[in-house]
Amino acid sequence: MSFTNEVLEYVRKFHELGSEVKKKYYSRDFKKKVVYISNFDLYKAPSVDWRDTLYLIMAPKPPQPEELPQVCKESIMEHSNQVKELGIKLFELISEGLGLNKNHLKEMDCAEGLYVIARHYPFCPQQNLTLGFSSHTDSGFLTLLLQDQIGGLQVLHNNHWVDVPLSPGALIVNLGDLMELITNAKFKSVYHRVLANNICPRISVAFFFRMHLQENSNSRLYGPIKKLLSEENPPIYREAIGEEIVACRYTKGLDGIPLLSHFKLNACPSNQIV
Ligand SMILES: O=C(O)CCC(=O)C(=O)O
Ligand SMILES: [Fe+2]
Repeated sequence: MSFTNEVLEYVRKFHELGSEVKKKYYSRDFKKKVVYISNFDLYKAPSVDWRDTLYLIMAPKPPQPEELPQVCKESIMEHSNQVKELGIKLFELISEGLGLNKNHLKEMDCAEGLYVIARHYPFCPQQNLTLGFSSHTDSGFLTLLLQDQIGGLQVLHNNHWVDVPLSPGALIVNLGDLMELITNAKFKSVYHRVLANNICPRISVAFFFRMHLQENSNSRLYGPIKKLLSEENPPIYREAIGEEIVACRYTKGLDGIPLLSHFKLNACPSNQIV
């Protein structure tokens, strides 16, 4: 079986387990390395998105094998290492694309943390009343996304929602808010959402790269990379510690206000997004 099918398969198997087995992982403590939850912003969102999520923090320090769900224990470590290698290659290429040294982004700890976020969008009887995942940008630097054959992922392009075509085995590359911040908006994070559907459950797996913030918290400052700035290209965003940027998403939820508007210089966080 291919890498992508294998990952989708054990994620599906996990979500199809009975709640008696899954409830052992229920938690709203995101410092844990293995967490099973519905919506991270359940108590803040105006309506509940129609999905369940298994979060695994696989780097820099993965969970002990006995902490991992039985269905993925055997292979998740190897798959995470493969994805990490691919992520590092992409960070090297992006660094070079920005005219920087190949290791620049890696040395900023952009690939230090790898979060595997395994989603299940159950059959939704009234799919016109909610979404699988409301409109949002990813808060990290880079996301590699794997989806099954059901569809429903859309990106916002020129103010229109456009379906992301299905391409079996493909990993979709998504740039996040931290990437936009450090590149001073040379690379933009993209709004995307997932429709709910009343035909069939859907599975996706997001491999999320960002600095790691647990235990000995990373208090490094992140702001536009100095080498990318000039008189014609002054900083758009202020510097902030990694923790402040990521915490902003968790404390505010998906409130329709662009996350980066909280870090804009000379601006107030007012631009509402669909
Ligand atoms: O399920 C999907 O296709 C998208 C998931 C997503 O946007 C995310 O995990 O941030
Ligand atoms: Fe996303």
